[in-house]
Amino acid sequence: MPEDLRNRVDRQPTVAGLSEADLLARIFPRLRMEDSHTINTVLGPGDDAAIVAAPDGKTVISIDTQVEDQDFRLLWPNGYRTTGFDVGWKAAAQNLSDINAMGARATSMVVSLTLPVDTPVSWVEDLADGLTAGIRELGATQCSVAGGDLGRGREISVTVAVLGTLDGGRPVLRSGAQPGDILALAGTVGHAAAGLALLESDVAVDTLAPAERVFVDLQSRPRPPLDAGPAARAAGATAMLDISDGLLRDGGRLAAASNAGVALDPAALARLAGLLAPAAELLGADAEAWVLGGGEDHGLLATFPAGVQLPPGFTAIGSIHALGTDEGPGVLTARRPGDTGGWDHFAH
Ligand SMILES: Nc1ncnc2c1ncn2[C@@H]1O[C@H](COP(=O)(O)OP(=O)(O)OP(=O)(O)O)[C@@H](O)[C@H]1O
Ligand SMILES: Cc1ncc(C[n+]2csc(CCOP(=O)(O)O)c2C)c(N)n1
Ligand SMILES: [Mg+2]
Repeated sequence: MPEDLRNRVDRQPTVAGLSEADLLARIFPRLRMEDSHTINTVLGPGDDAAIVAAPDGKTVISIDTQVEDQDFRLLWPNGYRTTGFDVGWKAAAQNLSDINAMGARATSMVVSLTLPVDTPVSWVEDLADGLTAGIRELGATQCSVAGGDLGRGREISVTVAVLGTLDGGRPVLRSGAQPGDILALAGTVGHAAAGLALLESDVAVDTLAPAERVFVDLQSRPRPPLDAGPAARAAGATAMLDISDGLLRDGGRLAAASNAGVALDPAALARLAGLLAPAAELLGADAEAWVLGGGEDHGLLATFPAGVQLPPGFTAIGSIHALGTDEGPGVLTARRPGDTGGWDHFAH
């Protein structure tokens, strides 16, 4: 990465020469949250380890990493510059989403930053702001950052681990879908993929209309529906996961874990694809391929017994069926465009 890309505006001060303590002193104040958010944090940043309450004696835990040029670009082909705020927000969102997908609520996070020496200090401060803004604005009302780690490396890498609680309830696993269940979606699908396609295009970001720009914003700062996970659990969801790698790929995971068939409703797919029309028309792209193959929106895919009233935010997009004699677990869709396999870090 050329130096002037990272240290982009007027040779801002970089992390080079700062001691770890100096940098932490810039970050800590930005991680502070209101009391309601720190209710589960017994001991926050500053010691060798943090201490977090496990209200019901069990801890839900997950971890996710973003790496420069794999998960974001500092400068995209369309001219958009990814801010520290974006990366911090996305780190919060993708981790909170995995807790949501279990039907749980987040209690705390730890964050590990690997930074090249030419990273501006302001970019790192911005990241801390994005992380806390994501937690707050996405509605993780009892979650705060309890600690982390700093290190130096060739490219930016941000890892967040998140802890959560089921409040004494049962988790919603991928494996519980039953024949006859309704398949339902909360949140969006394909919007982040449309945003990625716009970012990777040569259509200058400054020329995008608001109806197109929203997709770039959603790729940069996803908005997982955090109320929907616990609501699905309370409504009796039989299986659930978040869509991070694409509806076909993640739907296939639910099907495999449940040893069942998933059938997607063509009318629902057409409706979801219709929402992507502004970006699809601009790029001459296949909106349904984004719906089937696009990850990173972090919507929830859940199954409910037929007859259950779907909780707020969920709409039916298909159903679960028992496997036929020659049928393996998987996703049936009327149309399967060529490139909708979804995201795989190593196959791409
Ligand atoms: N390096 C690893 N060591 C042990 N377990 C892993 C490792 N990587 C992934 N897993 C486990 O494999 C499962 C699938 O991981 P994956 O990261 O694909 O989760 P996901 O929720 O499907 O996707 P996302 O990364 O978007 O959260 C998870 O249960 C995860 O804990
Ligand atoms: C530069 C760049 N290239 C490609 C992508 C797309 N992308 C990266 S990770 C992922 C799935 C979720 O990952 P994980 O399972 O690790 O959460 C997707 C769809 C991107 N965001 N930036
Ligand atoms: Mg997940």
